Amino acid sequence: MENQEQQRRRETHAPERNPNPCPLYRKCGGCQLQNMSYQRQLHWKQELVERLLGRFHRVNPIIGMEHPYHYRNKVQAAFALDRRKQIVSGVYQASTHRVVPVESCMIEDETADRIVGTIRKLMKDFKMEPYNEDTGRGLVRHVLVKRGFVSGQVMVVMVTVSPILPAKNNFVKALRKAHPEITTILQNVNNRATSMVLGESEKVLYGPGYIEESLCGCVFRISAKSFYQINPVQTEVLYNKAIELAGFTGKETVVDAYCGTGTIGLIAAKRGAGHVTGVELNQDAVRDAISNAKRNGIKNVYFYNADAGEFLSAMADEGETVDVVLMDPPRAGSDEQFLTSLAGLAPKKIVYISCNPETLQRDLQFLVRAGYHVQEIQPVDMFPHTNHVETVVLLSKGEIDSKKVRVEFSLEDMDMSGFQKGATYEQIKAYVLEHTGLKVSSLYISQIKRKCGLDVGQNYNLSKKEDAKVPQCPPEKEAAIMEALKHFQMI
Ligand SMILES: C[S@@+](CC[C@H](N)C(=O)[O-])C[C@H]1O[C@@H](n2cnc3c(N)ncnc32)[C@H](O)[C@@H]1O
Repeated sequence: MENQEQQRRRETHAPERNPNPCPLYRKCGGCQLQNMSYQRQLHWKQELVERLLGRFHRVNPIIGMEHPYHYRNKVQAAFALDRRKQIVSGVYQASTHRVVPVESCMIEDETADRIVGTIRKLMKDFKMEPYNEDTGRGLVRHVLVKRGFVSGQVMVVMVTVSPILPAKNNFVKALRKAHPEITTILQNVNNRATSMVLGESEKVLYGPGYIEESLCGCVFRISAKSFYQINPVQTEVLYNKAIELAGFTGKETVVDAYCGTGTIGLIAAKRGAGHVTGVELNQDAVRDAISNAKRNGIKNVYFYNADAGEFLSAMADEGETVDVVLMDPPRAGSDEQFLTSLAGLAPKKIVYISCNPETLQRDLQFLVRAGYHVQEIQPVDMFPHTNHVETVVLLSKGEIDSKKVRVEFSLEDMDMSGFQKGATYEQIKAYVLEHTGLKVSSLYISQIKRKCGLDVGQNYNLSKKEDAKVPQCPPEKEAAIMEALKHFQMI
């Protein structure tokens, strides 16, 4: 087998240029590395991860794709009228409202691209105009297509600015006739001035309103709004690696933080984790996660709709113990409350999956200072031709005991600029204790911060039973916390 040095040598001598780059590469801006050969791209990503994370541990050779094309299972098309008043569909040119017309894309699913092409023609037949953000005229903002690569199921979402879709039954009929592979069609209404594709309200026009897909031996429900990894082939590679790193023996209590539709947690629950608790902010994704658990007959798992930081903080306050934390935060990485509580909970292992090595570097620095050792770093190329790279990292607890970490762990010499402004939860607790003798929990602090309009995330809901109440901060503690917030000039 090729070792790291041999791979490095091969990639260093790999052809620099892609002989057949996408003709839209410069205009579209989606595939920043299209001008490089694929081997060269992998080398570029390896170097990036080594530069950012190499000081924590040796970085394993990146796992690339055998066929790095048409891997995107989700396609979002924007619509506009060109100079000849013809409907075009494609992507927005970076930082503009100009749509770059795309007939077929080298990384998008080909079936999805064909469906978008058909919709473009049907829009003309059904007199549906593309929405123009500058004039406020028109109807169709976007079309979103999701396809299950294994199941073959296809979802189409028509995103419109108004709830009225003319001749919708005939439109749905015509679309299904052209593409019998479509299993569900929805209309999503987005009438806000926003760069977000989907709006709040949603109507099912055909089928169940979701698709199902198989991954690592489990079946997952995917709804229009919930997050699902966009490269199913590499997702299997990534998750298999994450489960291998966690090294479950059948007894571990596990938290799957930022769990989305529950994918990693459910696979873990099926592959040797003793009990899994998933936590996720997006309500739709949690709903999907719960039905995914039922669909797969997995019983050793609970899902909660909550901010992951607040949830972990409350777990730490309640003295709960956790053996392994699997975490997969968004690009911004984790936040200070989450990491502080994670250090306090002191799981034996942390498996951190990240799509942004820069925020990963910041968060690893935090965890290393809290007494964790980085044991393995594995980059996986989930997004060929783009400058994004996914990385999975195993951290384990060193010799330092968790109580000591809680007392000695100082944030003062760290660059905290990536985290929230103002005092940390620990600083607020210490201030309140010193000035009033009262002990306050992170939960109470977050309640008062929210009352004062400070940023703490949303959707706090830690109850294990549906009707259980979240404890509310008593007035004397509220006054003490307010005093601390004033002292730290946060209000
Ligand atoms: C990179 S995705 C990972 C999802 C899931 N692990 C998967 O692979 O499908 C990040 C997820 O974190 C969720 N999220 C973002 N901020 C959060 C927060 N403060 N607390 C909990 N979940 C959050 C997002 O809704 C999204 O589902």
